[in-house]
Amino acid sequence: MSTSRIIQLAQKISAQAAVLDSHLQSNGLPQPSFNEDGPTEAFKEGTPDVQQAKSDVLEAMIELRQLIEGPMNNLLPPNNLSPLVAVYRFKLASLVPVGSTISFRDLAEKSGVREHDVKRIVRYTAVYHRVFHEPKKGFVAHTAASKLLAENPAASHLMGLTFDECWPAHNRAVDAIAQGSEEPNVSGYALANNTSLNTFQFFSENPTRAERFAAAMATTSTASLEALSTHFAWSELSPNSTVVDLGGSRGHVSIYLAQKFAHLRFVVQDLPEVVKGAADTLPEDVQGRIEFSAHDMFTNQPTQGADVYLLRYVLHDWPDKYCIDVLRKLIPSLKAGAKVVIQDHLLPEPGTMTLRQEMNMRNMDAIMLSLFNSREREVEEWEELFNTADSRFGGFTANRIGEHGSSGVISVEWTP
Ligand SMILES: C[S@@+](CC[C@H](N)C(=O)[O-])C[C@H]1O[C@@H](n2cnc3c(N)ncnc32)[C@H](O)[C@@H]1O
Repeated sequence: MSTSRIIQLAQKISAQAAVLDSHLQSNGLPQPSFNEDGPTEAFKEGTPDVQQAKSDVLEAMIELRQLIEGPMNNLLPPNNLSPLVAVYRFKLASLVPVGSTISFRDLAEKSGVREHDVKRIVRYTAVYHRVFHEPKKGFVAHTAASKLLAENPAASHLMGLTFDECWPAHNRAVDAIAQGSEEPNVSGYALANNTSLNTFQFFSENPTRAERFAAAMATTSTASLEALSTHFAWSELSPNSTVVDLGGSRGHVSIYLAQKFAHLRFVVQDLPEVVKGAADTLPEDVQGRIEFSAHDMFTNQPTQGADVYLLRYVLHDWPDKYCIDVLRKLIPSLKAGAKVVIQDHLLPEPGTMTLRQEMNMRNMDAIMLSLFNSREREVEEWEELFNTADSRFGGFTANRIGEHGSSGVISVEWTP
């Protein structure tokens, strides 16, 4: 009798969990645990086979669960996350003492939330999310997750981004799709915020929300900087070459590259409120090689004759016709041989990545839809953007980062 799929999956989970366990035991590392003092990332360190084992266990668990629960559960996933939002909104985690307990009554008094609401929120998040537990009836203590929220600001930035910015936009994304518009101000985000502005214009008028958005983004976007530095031949550019970093925010990408490639100069361009004061925060070793310029990329490029125009995670925020406009606004300033370099997501062909990698990519694409009415693109779609913008963008190359890379570095050369 052949082994059934559910047994295959269970065997994979068992075998790969053993790899994880042996990694922890042989390195004297703590076991994963929901306890308050449990590790926040039990398998952070680890050889590629440990990372593979972690990925295999998680993927097999997803499939096994979906098979065993059956298709109705795929149609109706558990979707009431409001108790978790309440934990974030009323800062309940910061009111629970580390290493001790607090009664429902005191937690209610400190948070201003009715006692019976506090009780139901805590008891819901305890079972659904392992956020809080009740070691003694009526008393609340931390788990690893609630303590992480209490102590690590990045956790609350990411929850804020998810609950206050993304979810309301997801809720209205279908209404935006129904309008069939190619405009960035017809998005779930615009509908949810009752505005006719596009998301970046909305942020310009709401600096507190813009700051929180930027803080959450900063926790997610550093990983691929190293890849940008190795997937384009920066070292082959001649001394004093100029790189224009469009939508470069407050310069973190240019600072990283300037520190690695001391022969290059950078102009960081972004919206006025974004670049304001950024020059004052430059590290000493790059001062004099990085300048900031307030520039709207939908107007003609002011820096003439640069060697590279870089757009890192910028164009995925915009619908096609806006991307084409950005590329065309570069043309009057381009010298022959200038490069346009893009680092951005590259959507995979279905089934060519692992399940979780592909889930992440589809999730990112769905977020782009909700927030910006924009999209992630496949390699061919990136090429098509350049071809439509101008046939003189030549020598299109796209290098995926890593074997199953979810992002890539694309470059073209201006060939007038
Ligand atoms: C997703 S962030 C990418 C930031 C940075 N390039 C990175 O890789 O982390 C997109 C950036 O585009 C900027 N942006 C949006 N609209 C712009 C415009 N019209 N002109 C210039 N920059 C703009 C935003 O302010 C933001 O800094």
